[in-house]
Amino acid sequence: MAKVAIVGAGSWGTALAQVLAQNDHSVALWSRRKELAQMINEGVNNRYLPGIKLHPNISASTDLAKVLQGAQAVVFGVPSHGFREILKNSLPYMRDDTVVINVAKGLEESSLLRLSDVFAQEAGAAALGRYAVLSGPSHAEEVARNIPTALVAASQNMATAEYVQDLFMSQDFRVYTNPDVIGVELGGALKNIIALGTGIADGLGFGDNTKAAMMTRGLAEITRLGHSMGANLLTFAGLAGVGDLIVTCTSMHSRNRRCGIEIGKGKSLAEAVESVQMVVEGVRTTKVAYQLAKRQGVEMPITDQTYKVLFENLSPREAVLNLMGRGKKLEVEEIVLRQG
Ligand SMILES: NC(=O)C1=CN([C@@H]2O[C@H](COP(=O)(O)OP(=O)(O)OC[C@H]3O[C@@H](n4cnc5c(N)ncnc54)[C@H](OP(=O)(O)O)[C@@H]3O)[C@@H](O)[C@H]2O)C=CC1
Ligand SMILES: O=C(CO)COP(=O)(O)O
Repeated sequence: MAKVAIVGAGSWGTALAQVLAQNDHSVALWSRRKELAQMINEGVNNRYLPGIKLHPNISASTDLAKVLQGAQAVVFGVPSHGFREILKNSLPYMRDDTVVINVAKGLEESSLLRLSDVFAQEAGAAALGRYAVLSGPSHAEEVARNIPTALVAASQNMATAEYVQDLFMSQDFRVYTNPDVIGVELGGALKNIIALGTGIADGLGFGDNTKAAMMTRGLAEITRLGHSMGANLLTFAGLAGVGDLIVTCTSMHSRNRRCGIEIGKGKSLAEAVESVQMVVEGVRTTKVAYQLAKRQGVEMPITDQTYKVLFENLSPREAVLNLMGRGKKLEVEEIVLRQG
């Protein structure tokens, strides 16, 4: 039995607390709001996971030092935009050998960095050996109901990835390992852009053909950017790549997809985000990926059009026309052709 701290008591932090508690670990959750911590201590998180009775091994507090004290592993479950600050605030209370598990799916907007790079800047590059990212197709609402789910834990240190695998693995929660941190981080972050895009197409009233086309060509551009940044191509054929793309683009649990649907139906970005009531990571990630694509010199047409709809008032219908009207292409990716 390990003592695990989870920083962030939203949907995902709370669902992962359930998984760990059911594995007999003692779990301390940090919430920035007193009323949420109190509700969790009463056995429910009705704000983020209504209807789920929380395991008695879970406690919550707004006192970060108290939550982190003696933790062998710390899970960061706050949205990407809050990661650097909460990490900085947490590091003084963490031991030098604490395993750090990030579950946020995003990139840092100001620096365009992956979150493991943010971690290395704040904790030192040597600490990356005890850092892992846990990602894959996993809606909190289903994990909290013990619906069978498979994920991937990636770390540059396989012993750390295997530690995370052992910590979380249960009959309902299967964890694979992967040394490709870059690919797993990018797969988890970039699929949210494609989910926004497929949501917009759904909101416009298009059909399954459109969705399949967006997902397939979306995966092509995710892979293209990932390859240019050093990821293993095969990671995008795995749980953090196509797996998460499928679940996010097809499920009504997805906040990114739901936000896209509202935009496709005519809401403004602000109105659509407001209607979701939870974090919509893909909005910021679209901005970051738009800039990364330019920096890396790779084509990301779906990201490009999604960016223009979100931030430049392009109408969703015109965006579709732009995508459909692009020049003729060979399907097989040039990255594969170049490699022979
Ligand atoms: N939900 C899911 O199914 C999954 C989510 N993820 C990822 O996990 C991360 C967290 O998402 P999720 O739990 O769903 O989000 P939610 O919107 O459900 O909850 C977000 C939580 O983070 C807190 N929070 C928001 N901003 C900050 C900040 N700047 N500093 C500290 N705390 C903050 C919120 O606090 P408050 O309540 O006070 O606003 C809330 O407790 C995201 O990156 C998401 O992509 C990954 C896999 C599955
Ligand atoms: O990452 C997720 C499922 O794997 C959750 O996606 P949303 O943030 O779109 O709800």
